[in-house]
Amino acid sequence: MVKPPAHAPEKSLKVAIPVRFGDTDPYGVVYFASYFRYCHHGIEELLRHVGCPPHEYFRNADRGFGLPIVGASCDFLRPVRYGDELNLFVSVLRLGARSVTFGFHFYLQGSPECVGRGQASMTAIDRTWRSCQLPEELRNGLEPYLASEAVDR
Ligand SMILES: CC(C)(COP(=O)(O)OP(=O)(O)OC[C@H]1O[C@@H](n2cnc3c(N)ncnc32)[C@H](O)[C@@H]1OP(=O)(O)O)[C@@H](O)C(=O)NCCC(=O)NCCSC(=O)c1cc(O)c2ccccc2c1O
Repeated sequence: MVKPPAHAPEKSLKVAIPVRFGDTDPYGVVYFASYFRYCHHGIEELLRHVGCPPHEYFRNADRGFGLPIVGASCDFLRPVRYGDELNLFVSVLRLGARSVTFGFHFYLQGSPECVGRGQASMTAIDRTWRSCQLPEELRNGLEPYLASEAVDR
């Protein structure tokens, strides 16, 4: 964990996001859907960081569970442009019995001003697409990134 800017959660993972050609609208401003891609990239990086690499973890047929996104939102506070470099701070806002809600704060590199923020929730499902308990190793890995001490089991 690194020390985040003043109003980002204390317990977060910093992920560098270069704004690419193809992320923006015709005016060169980052398109809203791109932020959701960045958010999912942040989730993947956090999972990798806590020992659940998504390219293996999401495709583990033996374990038989999935983690679909069930809700997501973003606020876009300042325009960000092609060529900008963002720092994304990923945290855990809520760790439920069957779901986890991630928090996202975006900053331009070298600036303390938050340019965007959001959240997304993933629910654990079994092979029959019914919600089930979050896998223990995922819960244990994510707990240190929880913004508050509240954990539901
Ligand atoms: C997933 C569902 C089957 C859940 O339905 P259910 O009726 O069981 O939901 P409950 O109301 O009982 O809640 C269970 C659990 O989830 C939390 N929750 C539910 N809705 C929300 C919400 N909108 N926001 C936040 N949290 C929510 C609820 O609080 C409970 O948690 P607790 O911890 O409190 O117990 C059903 O919702 C469903 O089928 N939804 C459709 C999902 C979908 O199609 N999503 C589209 C995108 S899929 C996607 O993006 C995706 C991303 C990934 O990274 C994946 C990784 C790995 C596998 C798949 C992925 C994936 O598909």
